[in-house]
Amino acid sequence: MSEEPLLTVEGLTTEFTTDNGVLTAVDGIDFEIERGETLCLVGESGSGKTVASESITRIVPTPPGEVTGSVTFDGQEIISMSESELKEIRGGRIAHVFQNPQDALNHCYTVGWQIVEAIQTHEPNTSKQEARERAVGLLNDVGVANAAARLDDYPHEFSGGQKQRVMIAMALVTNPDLLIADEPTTALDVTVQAQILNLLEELQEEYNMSILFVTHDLGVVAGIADQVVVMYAGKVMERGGVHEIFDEPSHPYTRALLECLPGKSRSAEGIPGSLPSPISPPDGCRFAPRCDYAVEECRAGDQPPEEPLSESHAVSCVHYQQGYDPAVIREEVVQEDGATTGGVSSD
Ligand SMILES: Nc1ncnc2c1ncn2[C@@H]1O[C@H](COP(=O)(O)OP(=O)(O)OP(=O)(O)O)[C@@H](O)[C@H]1O
Ligand code: NI
Repeated sequence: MSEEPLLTVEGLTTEFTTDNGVLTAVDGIDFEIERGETLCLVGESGSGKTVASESITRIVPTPPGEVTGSVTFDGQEIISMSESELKEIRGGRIAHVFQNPQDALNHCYTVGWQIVEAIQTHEPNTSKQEARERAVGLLNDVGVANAAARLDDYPHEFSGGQKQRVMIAMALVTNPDLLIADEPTTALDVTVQAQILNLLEELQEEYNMSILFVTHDLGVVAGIADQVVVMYAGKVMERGGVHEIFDEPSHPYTRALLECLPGKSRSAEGIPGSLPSPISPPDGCRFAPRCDYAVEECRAGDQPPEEPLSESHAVSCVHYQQGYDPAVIREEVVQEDGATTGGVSSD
């Protein structure tokens, strides 16, 4: 028997009114997150990943932002909720972790004070002593050594990685069903980044959470995702299970992103060209102006409908429609031993 997804996002659209016109940062995207799963939103800077993730709990600045579409969380439609109803869920059953822990921690108070405050805000009947004990437990869970003693330290006495651990501990105070983590490791060095990703995976099991993980780094996606949604210029280009995305990348944009990974053909220069203006995006596929495979049909109408490749894999690209041949994109790579693969060439 299949359970309902924890989160269902349909037609999510976020528009900002700017001096230059209406800027559509997220343009009608859909995705679902199953219980206990990690979904990664990935795409270049400016694709709309942060706005999409913040639109779920409506923490985008409004005005100028306007969020429309439907977000169903555990059976409840939350987009149309009043601010006070949504507040119960936000920072409760849905928790956020952001890129820069120093911005989110108050440097005037000890870390323990801040966790205790978060616990008592969530559960006002908890005594200070109980809250302190829970805070120690949480710091232990997130791998802060010597937790009891560190409670009375100030944020500046923690390293960047430890601060992010503290932020994760604060997010866990409410035992959330969904953790939304926006580039939580981008500010950290590579070793610490890997430790935090491991920690999130451990905590996911322990706390039985779903995770929406936002990153521009496909390398990180490979380590943590179950499902992947590839975004470009406010639209979904491709979606699939993590193996489908890495083993059978199908949209030229996904393939170009993979070629930018370290050691691949475009690792030095990135994808040539830049994102279109979100105020006046091009007709057709948003990626067509930068796509090596674009034909006339790619430049007309709307973003192509998603063509299913498997039950979980779909691609928004003209070349997968009837009457076209996707082989132009997925040219087979002949390996030295004569075997062929549909993967991305690494030369
Ligand atoms: N408050 C705002 N007002 C107007 N435009 C905004 C606002 N916030 C974001 N945008 C615009 O929305 C688009 C998407 O931005 P977003 O921050 O979601 O991108 P991103 O994919 O998260 O990029 P990055 O990897 O750099 O974090 C960008 O064009 C950005 O300039
Ligand atoms: Ni972002």
